[in-house]
Amino acid sequence: MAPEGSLKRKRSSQSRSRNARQVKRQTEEQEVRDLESSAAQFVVPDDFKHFDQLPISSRTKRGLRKAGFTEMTDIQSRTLPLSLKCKDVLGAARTGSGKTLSFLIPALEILYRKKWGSTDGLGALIISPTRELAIQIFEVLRKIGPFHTFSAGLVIGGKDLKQEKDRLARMNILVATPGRLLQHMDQTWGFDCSNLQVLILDEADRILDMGFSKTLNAIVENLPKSRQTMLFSATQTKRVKDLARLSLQDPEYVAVREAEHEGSTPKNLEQHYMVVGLEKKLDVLYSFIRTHTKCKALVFMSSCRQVQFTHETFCKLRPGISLMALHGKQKQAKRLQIFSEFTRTAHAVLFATDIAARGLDFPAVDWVIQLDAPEDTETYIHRVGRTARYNAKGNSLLFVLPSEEKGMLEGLAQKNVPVGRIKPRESKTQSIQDQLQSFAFQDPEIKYLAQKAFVSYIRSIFLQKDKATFDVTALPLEKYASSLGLAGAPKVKFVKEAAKAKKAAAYKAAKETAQQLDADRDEESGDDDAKGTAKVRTKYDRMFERKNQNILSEHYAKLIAEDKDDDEEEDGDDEPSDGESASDAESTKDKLVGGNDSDSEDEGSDSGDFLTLKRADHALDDDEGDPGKPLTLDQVKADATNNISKRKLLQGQSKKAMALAGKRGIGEKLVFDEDGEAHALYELRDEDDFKKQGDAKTQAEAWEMEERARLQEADIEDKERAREKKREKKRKQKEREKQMRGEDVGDDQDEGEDGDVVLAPIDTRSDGYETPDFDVGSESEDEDEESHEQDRPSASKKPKKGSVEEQEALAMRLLMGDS
Ligand SMILES: Nc1ncnc2c1ncn2[C@@H]1O[C@H](COP(=O)(O)OP(=O)(O)OP(=O)(O)O)[C@@H](O)[C@H]1O
Repeated sequence: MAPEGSLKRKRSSQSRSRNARQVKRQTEEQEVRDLESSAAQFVVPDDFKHFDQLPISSRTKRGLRKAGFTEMTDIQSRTLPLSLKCKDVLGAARTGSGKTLSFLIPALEILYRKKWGSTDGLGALIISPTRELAIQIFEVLRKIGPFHTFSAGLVIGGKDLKQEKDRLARMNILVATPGRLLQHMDQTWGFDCSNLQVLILDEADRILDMGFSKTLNAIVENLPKSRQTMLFSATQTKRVKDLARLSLQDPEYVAVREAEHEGSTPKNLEQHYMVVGLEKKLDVLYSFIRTHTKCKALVFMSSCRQVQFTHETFCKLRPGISLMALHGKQKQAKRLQIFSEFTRTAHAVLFATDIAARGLDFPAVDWVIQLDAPEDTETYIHRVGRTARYNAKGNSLLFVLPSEEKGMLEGLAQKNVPVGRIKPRESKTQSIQDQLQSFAFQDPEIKYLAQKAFVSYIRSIFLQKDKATFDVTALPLEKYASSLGLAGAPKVKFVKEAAKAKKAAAYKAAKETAQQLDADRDEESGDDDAKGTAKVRTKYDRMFERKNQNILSEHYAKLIAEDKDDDEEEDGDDEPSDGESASDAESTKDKLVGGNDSDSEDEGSDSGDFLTLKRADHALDDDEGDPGKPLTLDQVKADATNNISKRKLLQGQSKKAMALAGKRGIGEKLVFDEDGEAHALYELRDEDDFKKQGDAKTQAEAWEMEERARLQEADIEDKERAREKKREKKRKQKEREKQMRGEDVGDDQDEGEDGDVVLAPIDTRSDGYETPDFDVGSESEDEDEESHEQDRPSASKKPKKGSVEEQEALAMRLLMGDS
């Protein structure tokens, strides 16, 4: 039993701590009351720059201090006073400017002021486009919120769903990616969002870009309407504004860069670009890495396969710095491992897709290199934003192809992005093409990756929206394939399609211009009929133009010749005014064309030499309209001389050939009787004749006996031949061995059974590889072939002299006209 004194002391200490807790609670309640009014009436002071000046709880202030945050960034000082007043906010500020704290502080504060407890359910929801970004936000939340009592969780794809389900119902704050969040909303019993107070959408434009807009709509539908919403992004697109209109209520817009009249990229960032041919990109990148082994660099590429290929091959080349790869084809655990490794490492190069372009906060990145140009300026801004974060310095280097230079620079200039050109030093550029070729040759995996990298890069260019900047038809495919170590460019279907589409677009544009000119001219001349025709051309008009093209070509030639003559005359005129010559030319044309009855001809000639010249190509498909009639050889020849298509020519030729072949009976197997009469092979024999030769069963047995005897005979012959081959092989082997021992084989040859055999010298340089084209069957293959032959029925053998088969073969040769 405890002595009375100690019991008293214990009781008094318990009551002291109870009192202390009560005082604390009362103080906090008072703080909450004060905060509510102070936040609502908060007026931004003149020297407003410290977190301490904010109307926020002492718990949050302690957390911020502990994490090392004292002064606010611009976006923080401009949005926090608003969001703490419970206003909806649409915040835009350049990358690395501290947007994360701009939404985490109010999330904590709003719940604190509402005295949110463990039984109140989900109070704040933060949606991020990628898992990595979600993890990063969660880490910042952990840093600044340790003095709060809220429970917080991370809901991202790739983690254990069941584990998440169990904990979900207890969470007050969630950081989530859209897909997994909706999955829980649909499937997890007890996951209730009806009490939600704050919704935050970070990198809103990226969420939309990644095709999450439907998911996002579905999520928002599950949330209560009376809530505070904050939307943050480094770039403001129209779609973000649309989203803001739908999900924010009477929002405050805060765009830091617009107020400062700056670009969207960090102040401390030095931005460069280089014009590099596609086939040189890897060489230049490798040389860059070799000369920057004491820095931390992030290299962006357009596809997972390129990242894989470059990582694999560069690792083999050992450039003297640690290399890493981050892309969407990796498992979640691997992605996280790479993410934290690159965060920790001081010197490394990370090859990545745009998965790492937004929001990720790798510390102290010195260089951001964009090996493949970004799809638009927004992506450029996000990518370069991975360096020069907060107050740090950084550099960026953009590789552009000659065909991309103009479009890229224009886009950057529009967004006030200052970027200066630099040139790669030729003397320092090391070619790695030979090494890559040898990797691909030695390792089929590398070759496969190279092929995939090739195709995925081409596809990425093909899929770009900005077709003026990214022209897939302008890419040097063969050279690019060689630069990846491939022997030839893999076939890519859509390049052809793109080329066709480009041609068709050019044709259409030119045609429209021609029609417009035509219509304008008709309008000037007041020709109503012609006007109508220029606008509405029926299928029949077009058909008429086509069908008469060849007939009229002579006439067109004359027209053009006369036009030309006229032009020359005008040119030759001493002092013609421009107006005069033009009208003269037109009137001449009108007069000439007027001679034809057809309006379409009028259009054909008037729409200019362009259409006439192009006809040769574009008539092809149309002419398919009459496929039934084979062309005669004369027609084919005549058409060919009239600049007809190769395909049509071949079509005609093959039809002609078929007709000729039909006449000669090719394809029909014939047999000849004793009188030399030809019969179809499967001519039905007369039933009576058949019966005369005995009943069906006896005839079948006789036939079987005959066939068996033939097979046995053939079998003996085959076996003899195989033995002979074996003997021959052994003998050659012996001779080779002797030759290897340096003995004189000449004598042997003379002395041998087959004195006339000449041995081929053994090629010691051979690497055992033969290209398929020259893959001549080896002896053993012959032998194999031979031994298989033995198993086959004798019908597959060369017909014996005097047999029916030989006669058939002879007859066929005669029919074909072969000697
Ligand atoms: N007030 C501050 N004081 C000191 N450092 C800060 C402050 N605010 C943010 N930072 C630091 O600046 C870096 C960038 O912050 P943050 O990731 O929030 O930027 P961001 O605007 O969200 O960037 P992005 O648009 O790329 O996502 C982080 O390392 C963060 O710790």
